[in-house]
Amino acid sequence: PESHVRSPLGAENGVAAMAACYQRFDPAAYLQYNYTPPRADFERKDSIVPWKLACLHRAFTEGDVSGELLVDIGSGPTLYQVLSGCEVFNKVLLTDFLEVNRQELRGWLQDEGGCSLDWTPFLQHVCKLEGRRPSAWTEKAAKLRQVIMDIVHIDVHCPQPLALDALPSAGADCLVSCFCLESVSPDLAAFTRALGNIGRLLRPGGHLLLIGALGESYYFGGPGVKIPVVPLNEAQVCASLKESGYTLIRLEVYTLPQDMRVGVDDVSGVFFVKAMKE
Ligand SMILES: Nc1ncnc2c1ncn2[C@@H]1O[C@@H](CSCCNC[C@@H]2Cc3ccc([N+](=O)[O-])cc3CN2)[C@@H](O)[C@H]1O
Repeated sequence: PESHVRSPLGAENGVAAMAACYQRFDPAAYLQYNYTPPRADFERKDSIVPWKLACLHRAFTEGDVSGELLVDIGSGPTLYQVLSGCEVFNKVLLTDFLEVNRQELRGWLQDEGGCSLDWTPFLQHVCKLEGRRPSAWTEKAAKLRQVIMDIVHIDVHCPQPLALDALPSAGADCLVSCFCLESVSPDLAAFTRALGNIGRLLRPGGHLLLIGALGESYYFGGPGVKIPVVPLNEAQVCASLKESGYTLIRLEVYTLPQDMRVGVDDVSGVFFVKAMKE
């Protein structure tokens, strides 16, 4: 019967269904779920956000990453992913699929109190990682506001995820993407295709810094907004990177302690990948 035949439209239907889910995404709730204690607790060595910030700080400062333009793929309503990169690149492009998230980021950029989360502790923590006094967070905030050149729409399922005029022809020198691809892809094939799509934004020899969830099958993007996620394991992540034209430099894995499992998703671990576009 037809039900066994995966029509070519199958992929589009999965992506369309995913886009429909995202219409109910609630940035303020999402920030509350994932970017407040215990998951963002700077006093705890085993909290998730300090681990992510340490991975990004090391990746941006160990000497092989450089250039002009850093693009953050699927920024969501968060800024932590570019707090180290803003010291290395003089142009940062933030991107997201939803206007509500782009609006949230603009609210921070315009510094008129229009954003749902206070990023000060995140800025202070990264200053500490950089050996600066925590009070230098105001300089880091100013630096970030200075280098962010735009906040634009992106769709990682499009072969051309950004508008043509969003990037110089040479492409980006570095991409960072956190918890996006696996949360917007209906299955592993779509995840791998999306990796290839964003890879076309990156110059050969450029770096990809990818953070994502392991073993996650759903998360709440707001009260009652259950969003499906393609559950990944390390081997699948490595195979997808290889298949979409990247050379793996480093993979690090964080396993969630019990008290980091707070009911907002069924994540079992987090991966950090540093890779290079062939
Ligand atoms: N087609 C598309 N192209 C690009 N972006 C798109 C598209 N569709 C939606 N988007 C955009 O991508 C989205 C990014 S937020 C996705 C949330 N990821 C899962 C969530 C996050 C999270 C955070 C922290 C921790 N932890 O352990 O600390 C665990 C987890 C696991 N749960 C959202 O901004 C949407 O607006």
